[in-house]
Amino acid sequence: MVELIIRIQESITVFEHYVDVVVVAADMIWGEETEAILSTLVFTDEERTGTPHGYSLTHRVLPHYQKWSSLYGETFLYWFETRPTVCIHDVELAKEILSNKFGFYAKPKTRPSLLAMIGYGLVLVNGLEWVKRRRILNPAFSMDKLKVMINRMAECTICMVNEWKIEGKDKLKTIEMNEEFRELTADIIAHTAFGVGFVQGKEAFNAQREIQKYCIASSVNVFIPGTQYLPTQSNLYIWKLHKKMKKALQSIIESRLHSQLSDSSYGDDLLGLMMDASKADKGPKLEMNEIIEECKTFFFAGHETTSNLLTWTMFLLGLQKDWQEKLREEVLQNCGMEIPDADMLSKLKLVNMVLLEALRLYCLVIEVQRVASEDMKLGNLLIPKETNVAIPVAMMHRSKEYWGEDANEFNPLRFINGVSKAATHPNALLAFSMGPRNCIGQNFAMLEAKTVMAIILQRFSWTLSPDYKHAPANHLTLQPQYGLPIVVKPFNF
Ligand code: HEM
Repeated sequence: MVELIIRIQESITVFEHYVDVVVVAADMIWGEETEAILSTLVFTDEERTGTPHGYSLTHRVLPHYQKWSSLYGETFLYWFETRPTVCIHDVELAKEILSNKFGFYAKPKTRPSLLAMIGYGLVLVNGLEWVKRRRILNPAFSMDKLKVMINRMAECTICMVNEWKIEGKDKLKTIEMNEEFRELTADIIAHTAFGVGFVQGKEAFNAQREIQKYCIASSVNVFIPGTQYLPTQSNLYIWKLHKKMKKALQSIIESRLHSQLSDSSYGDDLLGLMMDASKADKGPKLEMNEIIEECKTFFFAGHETTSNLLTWTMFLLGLQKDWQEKLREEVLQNCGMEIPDADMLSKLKLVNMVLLEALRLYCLVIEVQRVASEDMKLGNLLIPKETNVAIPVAMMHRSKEYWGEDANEFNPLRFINGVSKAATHPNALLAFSMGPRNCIGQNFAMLEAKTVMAIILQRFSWTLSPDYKHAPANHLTLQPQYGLPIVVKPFNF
């Protein structure tokens, strides 16, 4: 306790120092100058033909952390809005935070616009509410269930690649892959989790996408609590979109209500499990409004991340032609031209290594945040209750301390002996986070990414288009700011 008081006093005495930091933050995050600098941080032609991923990602997506860690060391404290935030760069400390089983490091509060988009679902709920929902939803992601979904994932992918067919053997076609993958992964999650196609889910996806754009644009503004209730032009717009999304989701749920199976269950996909839980007499129960919130969560989390994993993988293989060739050989050896099944996918070791390397270099969730719900001791730090802790995963994934001198290079072979042996710390890869609140959809995402990559590798070779501009941007997940134009060349199929 005494130590804690001393610590708080220390905090107060160095408050002026923090104010300095906030000023740096204001300049670094919100300044027009920063905007101008960021917009010019696109790699030049020469750099693009070299190894753009060799350039630090941090200076584009976490420029303020880069600056502060060079000024104040790897662990530092800053204020964001009214809340103090400690930035933790050490994997062992990150593990301690993320593995806490008692909920002492909870999910922090979210801005209302983000809440409207992603829903108050599994990603954001805390405490017993989270325990209840995770228990209900876990069975939808068992390996047995996921294996059955591979066929559906493959069907959606084949529909997509059939559109890429070009008359004439040597013809080339340019495709904007980021948008293409966004539609594909939306189609896959709509089918596998909700039993509807992209077309039925489209209303909800489109409304969600519009709210996402607003969230990205407004994330640099300081949020004043209470303003979310004012009928401002932007609030009216968000409310309208939110209503539209809710209506679309309700209609998906209602059509399932009319299609109860003979065993009086609603099916064993994600939506079916949630609806069964809504009429459960015993065990955890879900209310209809909770189901709607979970639908929003899974519509978003279930496709946005995987589409960007596929995008960055295509990008890396577009640059590393030797790896593209090695992967194609592996796929043809294990799957031939057949639609891959679970057994075949499990043999695609090189594909798996490349996906892991893509997740490391272009980590999609660039930062994980928690808030201490009690006074906590963390290593030799004392974290007062209500303090945020930020884990800058994108920065840690490029740390030479954990990944060696080639931390900024593309080297999938580092994963040859598995994830835990790839770095100096077994938990250095935090792409799916870790501990009780790790990503529930990670096996789904990896199976989906392998299926899609296998089908593309069987049928096409590709290079980056000369129009590609290398500008990774954090739009809730890491994506190429100007898309990913790829030039594809079909094999005869
Ligand atoms: C490459 C793809 C994906 C990546 C990189 C990814 C990453 C993550 C990360 C880092 C977290 C933890 C966030 C935190 O601790 O604050 C998370 C949580 C979560 N993810 Fe994913 N995810 C991916 C795919 C998916 C898919 C396909 C789904 C659903 C089908 C999904 C659903 C969720 C949910 C519901 C949570 C919250 C889990 C909980 O708190 O219990 N994710 N994801």
